[in-house]
Amino acid sequence: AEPAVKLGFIGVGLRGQGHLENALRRKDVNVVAICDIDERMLERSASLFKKAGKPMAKVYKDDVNAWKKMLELKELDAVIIATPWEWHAPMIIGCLEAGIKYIGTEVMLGITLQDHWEVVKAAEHHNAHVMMLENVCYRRDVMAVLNMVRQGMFGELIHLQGGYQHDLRHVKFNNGTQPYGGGVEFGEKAFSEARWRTEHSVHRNGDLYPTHGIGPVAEMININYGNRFVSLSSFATKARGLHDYIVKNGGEQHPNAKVEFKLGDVVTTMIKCANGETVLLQHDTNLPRPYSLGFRVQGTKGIWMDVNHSLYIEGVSKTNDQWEDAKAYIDKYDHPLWKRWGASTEGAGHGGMDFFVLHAFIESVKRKTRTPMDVYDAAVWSAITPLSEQSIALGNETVEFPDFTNGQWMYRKNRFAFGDEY
Ligand SMILES: NC(=O)c1ccc[n+]([C@@H]2O[C@H](COP(=O)([O-])OP(=O)(O)OC[C@H]3O[C@@H](n4cnc5c(N)ncnc54)[C@H](O)[C@@H]3O)[C@@H](O)[C@H]2O)c1
Repeated sequence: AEPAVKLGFIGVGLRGQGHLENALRRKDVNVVAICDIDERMLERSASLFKKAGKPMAKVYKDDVNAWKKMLELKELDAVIIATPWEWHAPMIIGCLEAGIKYIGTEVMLGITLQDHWEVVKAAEHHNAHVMMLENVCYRRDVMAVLNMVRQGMFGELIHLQGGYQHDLRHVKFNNGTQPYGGGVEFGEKAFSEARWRTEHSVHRNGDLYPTHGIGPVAEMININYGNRFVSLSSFATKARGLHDYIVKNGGEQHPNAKVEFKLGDVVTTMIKCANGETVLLQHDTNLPRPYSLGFRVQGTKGIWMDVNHSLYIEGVSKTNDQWEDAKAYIDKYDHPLWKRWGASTEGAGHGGMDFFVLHAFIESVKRKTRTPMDVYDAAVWSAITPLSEQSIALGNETVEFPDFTNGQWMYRKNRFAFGDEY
């Protein structure tokens, strides 16, 4: 049998534990080291090792730099990073400098444009692979639509939409003991994401979380593979939702009722692509609303939207001018990856897509090959955040996208989800 991949984790909060649980299920992975600075998260992680019947990993926890000690371990084949956004770039670069050849990072490669450039340059310099663990690219309906796109069902693609439309008020605030709601604290008095993510809503105004929306869309129009994002402009509404939530749940007198949030409740971004498509992205996390990533894929022959689970394809849909339930198509064009591995996704988070994103990472490590999504994909998807902040700060000015591939986008070939292996 092939030797198991020796994996380390930096950050085993709620998301890291999700990946940890999936990694512990795999026979081809040994989790040898974990690092976190929150005892509660480390305890929860230890119980996952017990539950899986796997030997406990070595723990690094002394301070915010304990991960550097972990990287001194000579045996690590790969590292997964699931820490707050602001830590990703320094941790990725630290891993690269320590000689780690495969780094899987949770979403958002960095904060500033400079972060993104530095990570790209470091990955090139060390000839190593940085994959952003963008799981929505593996959503079953999204992959079926990708399959349809590649078979030309929608004709030539013209316009796409996506976004992050998710009421996060109970994620941005809690009572310090549970992850979701129960209080209006954030920062040091809070637990999990409310400890850090909310600060970004205080200080920043832009599309703070573009990758779940843009990743799947970028694969469909081959961004970095014969196509690229050329320019962007963003618009933000006023900010009311978070303040409203604090007053409603904590009262006017609660100290957090004085906090001024900079993040507009709905941020809308338009992107223009080199091959002539437009992409509309929305970030909408502060208001009451049901979850929806709001995908729309539209071409010269037809259109799919996820919010009404419907499509229309000229000459194929039976009734002119009328939406047709997409279900039969989603089933018929089920992606080969889902056909082969669907049963293995049992118990993996987010409807099974978390299985695939880890699977793709681990299989690439085992084969010592490129990851299906690479550092250029991670950089250009994440760079939407600083670019949208810039555009909004400049009064919605159109700003240019940097070309992280340095012209190679014209020649590179998409490697995402061809075939049924990983
Ligand atoms: N792809 C998805 O579906 C998805 C879902 C949830 C979260 N995420 C992403 O995962 C990442 C983590 O989010 P989360 O929900 O797990 O947040 P979390 O707050 O639950 O976990 C973050 C963990 O990082 C630890 N940490 C902070 N600084 C550290 C340091 N210097 N060294 C070691 N550990 C440190 C914290 O103690 C905490 O346990 C974020 O990038 C988030 O956007 C992605």
